Formats: sequence, structure tokens, C-alpha cells
Amino acid sequence: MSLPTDPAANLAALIRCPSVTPAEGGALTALSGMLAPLGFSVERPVFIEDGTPDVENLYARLSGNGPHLMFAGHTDVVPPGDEQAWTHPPFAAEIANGEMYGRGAVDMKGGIACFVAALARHVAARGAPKGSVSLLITGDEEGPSINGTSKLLEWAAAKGETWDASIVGEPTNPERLGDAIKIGRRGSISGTIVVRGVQGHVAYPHLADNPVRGLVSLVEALLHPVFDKGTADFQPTNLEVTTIDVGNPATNVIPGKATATFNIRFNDSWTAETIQAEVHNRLDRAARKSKLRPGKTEPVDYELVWRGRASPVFLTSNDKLIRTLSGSVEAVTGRYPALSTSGGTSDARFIKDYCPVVEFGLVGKTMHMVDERVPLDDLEMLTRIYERFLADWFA
Ligand SMILES: N[C@@H](CCC[C@H](NC(=O)CCC(=O)O)C(=O)O)C(=O)O
Ligand SMILES: [Zn+2]
Ligand SMILES: [Zn+2]
Repeated sequence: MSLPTDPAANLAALIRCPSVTPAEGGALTALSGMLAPLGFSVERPVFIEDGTPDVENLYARLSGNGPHLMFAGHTDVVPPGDEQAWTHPPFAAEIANGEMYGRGAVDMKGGIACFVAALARHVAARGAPKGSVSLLITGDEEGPSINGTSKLLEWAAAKGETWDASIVGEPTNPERLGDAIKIGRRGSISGTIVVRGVQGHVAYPHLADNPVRGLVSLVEALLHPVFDKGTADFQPTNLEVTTIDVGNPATNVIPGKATATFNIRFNDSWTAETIQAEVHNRLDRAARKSKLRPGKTEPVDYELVWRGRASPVFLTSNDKLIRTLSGSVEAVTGRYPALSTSGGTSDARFIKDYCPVVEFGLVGKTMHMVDERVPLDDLEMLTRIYERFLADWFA
């Protein structure tokens, strides 16, 4: 039986599966077909929760004597957007000028394709790894992330699975392969402020209470001063207001209600609880200020609703894992990668509760864009990095 040693062939098969989140789209079936000849046992649990789409996931395991390495990632992809705007169709895996085009090429079917190719080459050259390898692949990373990695980890752990280390194949390099591995991520939390006023006539403001005035004071208090200036390991905390909604079509009516939603990316000077407390303090102080509400003595009538689950900030401190992966990257690219914690959250935030986790994948420049694409040379180089890592880790 032929082994899936060619990362470009693996990736083409995956891209041709239109697995726009939360659809499986055939991608997990294609992946199962690649893993079976390598001796993996494959399970595909579906997780469900009210109010969220059902999602199919994959857990594949190759058992051996020695440490257990988990490769984690996702086969779901973001929608292609305007398909006419693509130079090559988003689910065709066409190659032009040495690059393969397609949704998921770098985020992150490409990482999965390379890891499978690396495993296949390892098995072909050296036989089965001197330990256990599992692939923990979700179809719910680009979606709500409710029926994906977190439930898959719980499900596998409940069956007695334990892991010694994990590598996540998300794109981590800003410009060139070898730029950076990710050893942590900032936390994330979102909230909505609802300000209630009194609706009335614009020409009779003393009879009304404009909630927009109150909301502006509250939002200003969240934007200044900055939360911190960054830490040794992380970028500064940033808060972005993502939408302000009043929905008032009339120009002569003071509205009765105004809302603002924000998202905070916080570093390790905070926890979800301490950043929430800071936000509450700032809002309470600002609610008592009357600068924008002359004549009003009562505080702004507001409610703060936290949305969804907070993502925790985390930093991996396992030197052996970081040094092994960095060494494998250097051995193939000639460059020692920076240890980065920049960017958004990833499913590593769930894995860190089970074992040390680091991330390394392709160059992320075109992820989520029209014409997402990957140089074939990068696929080959990432495969060699993963193959080297497998050899180094199990050594
Ligand atoms: N949909 C999920 C998580 C959203 C995760 C998203 N992460 C990225 O965009 C990764 C980009 C990078 O690697 O820097 C985010 O940070 O928002 C959820 O809703 O929880
Ligand atoms: Zn991704
Ligand atoms: Zn993504």
C-alpha cells in the first residue's frame, strides 16, 4: 500500500473537500484514508450542544512504547468569500508558479498535510515511531469552538488517554518558514455594555436622558488609560470596541437605549477575573462622572454582559519541547525561530490543561484571504521540519 509521503498530494486531497465550518465536507474521511495505511486507529466522535452546530471530529492513534506526542489542528476552514475574486477556485487545489491555491492551504490543512507526510516518511525510513502518536483534529476551530478540541480532549482523557507533549500545526510564521514558533497566547474576553436612558424630544433634553452620552463616557473609560505596556513574554493588553449600536432612525428623537461591544486581548499581568474586575471599576467610576451629562446627578444606568467563555492567557515553559522544536526548525531552515506569543487565540488554550503545547506551521500571510495559497517549497520544508522533530522528539 502506498504511503502518503507527498505533502502536496495530501494537501490537494484536503483542499478539494469543501469543509467550510462546521461542515465535514469529506476532509476527515480523506484524512482517515491517509492515516489508515500508517497503522493508525481512527475514531470520529460527533459533539453536540444546544444552540451550536453539531461537529464531527477525529482522533487517530498509533500506539508504541515510549512518550506520547499529540499533533493537533483543524480541517474546518473559513468561507471563501467572493469566489469570483479568486485567481484559482478555492476548492480546486490548482498549482500556479509553484504555489498551491485553496481555502485552508495555510490555515491549516497545509500543516496537517505536512505532518502526515512527515509521519509517512518516518515510518518508511525508520519504521513505527518509538512511542505513541495521536492526531487530534477538530472541525470546529473556525466556528464557535464549543464542539471541537475542548470536548475532544475531555472525551479522549475520559478513555484514559494522556499525552506528554503537543504540537499544533497552525500557521505561526509571519514572513518565512523558521521565523517563529508560538509558545503561548494572550487571553481573550468579550463584553457588551447596555446603557438605558429616557427616550424623548431632542429639543427638550431636560425631559429625557440620552444613553449615548452615558455610553460615550463608559467607552472612553475603557480606552484610556492603556491597561498595561506589555510584559517580558507578551504584547500589551488591547481593548477594541467592535460595534456600537443605537438603531435610531430619527434625527429629532433621543433614543432610549445604546449598546457597545468590546473584545479584550489580555497578557499575563491579568487573569480573566482581574481584567473583568478592572473593567467593572472603570465603568463604575465613569458612570458617576457628569462631564457629558450636565444636570444629571444619578449615575449612568448601565449593565455589563460578559459574552461566551473567556480564553485564558498561557505560556508554555517546557524547555525540552521548545528546544527540541526550535532545534528541528533550525536544522532544516538554518534559522533559530523566535519564541512568540503574538496574534489571536488558538486551540492550544485547551490543550495546555493536558500537556505542554507549542505551535509551528506554515507562513500565515494569506490565511482567511482571497487566494489563500502556499509555496510547494514551503510544504516540502515544513514536512522535513516535522520529520526531523519526530526523530528528535522520539530520540
Ligand atoms: N472561533 C473561536 C476562536 C477564534 C480564534 C481566533 N484565532 C485566530 O484568528 C488565530 C490567528 C492567529 O494565529 O493569530 C481569534 O483569536 O479570535 C472562538 O470563538 O472561540
Ligand atoms: Zn487555524
Ligand atoms: Zn483561521
